Amino acid sequence: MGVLDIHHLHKSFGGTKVINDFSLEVTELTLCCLVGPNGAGKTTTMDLITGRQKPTSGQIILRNEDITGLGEHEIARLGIGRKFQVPAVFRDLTVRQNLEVAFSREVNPFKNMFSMRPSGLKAKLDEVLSVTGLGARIDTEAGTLSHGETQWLEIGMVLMQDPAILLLDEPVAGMTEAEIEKTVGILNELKKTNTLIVVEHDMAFVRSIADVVTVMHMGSLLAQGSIEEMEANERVREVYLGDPED
Ligand SMILES: Nc1ncnc2c1ncn2[C@@H]1O[C@H](COP(=O)(O)OP(=O)(O)OP(=O)(O)O)[C@@H](O)[C@H]1O
Repeated sequence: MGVLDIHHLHKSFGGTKVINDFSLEVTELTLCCLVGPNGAGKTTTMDLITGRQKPTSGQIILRNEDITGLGEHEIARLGIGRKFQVPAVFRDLTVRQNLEVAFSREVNPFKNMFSMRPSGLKAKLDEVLSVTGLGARIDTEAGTLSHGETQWLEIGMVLMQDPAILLLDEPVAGMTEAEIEKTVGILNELKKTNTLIVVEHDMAFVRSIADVVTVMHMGSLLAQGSIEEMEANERVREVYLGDPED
């Protein structure tokens, strides 16, 4: 049994089947990259896992607990953390304040800032600053961070909540080569102690971080395995990778 087990998931919008009998098991301390052509159903799958959308049928199990159909906040509370592509940091707060706000999961950030510091905060803050490399930026207002730093802060904010599994939507979109390289380092460090699902189009990036690559096509699982296995798979090359030169 994995940290996350998806069984025979289906999702239709109106009469259109968008997710069609999709199953996936994500085992502890692995980084699973979810790839596939545009419209394959990757974002919808992430939305179903996080409760943003409700499945038409099927089951989603998080560490033995059936979370199918629960609300988004409840699922987040149970340990599914998600970083979206569009940053959602508090621009007027510093890096430290953003991380502190995320730690207590309180909806009102200002209530957190002036409340008693929960125990464990300092240790968690140090750990997250170390893995995201944001230590030198701790007192910087989030609104003045670079694009890459903002993305790392957001990953840090999700990590402050100690998720059982961390979901990342296209984490390197819009990043410079140097920022991508740093993100590769961050994720390779993170996967030693975390379980992750990453939706990504950049195959060079996928190659440098993935333990398992899951390929979706038309709402279904097309193939799953190592990056080498996926690159050698005829069907995957046909529907997604195209020329080996791509
Ligand atoms: N709310 C919705 N109502 C109707 N159709 C939708 C809705 N959300 C997604 N779809 C359709 O579901 C299909 C899968 O979309 P989804 O965004 O999950 O794909 P994706 O694999 O994430 O694609 P991309 O790589 O382009 O982000 C698409 O055909 C899309 O048009």
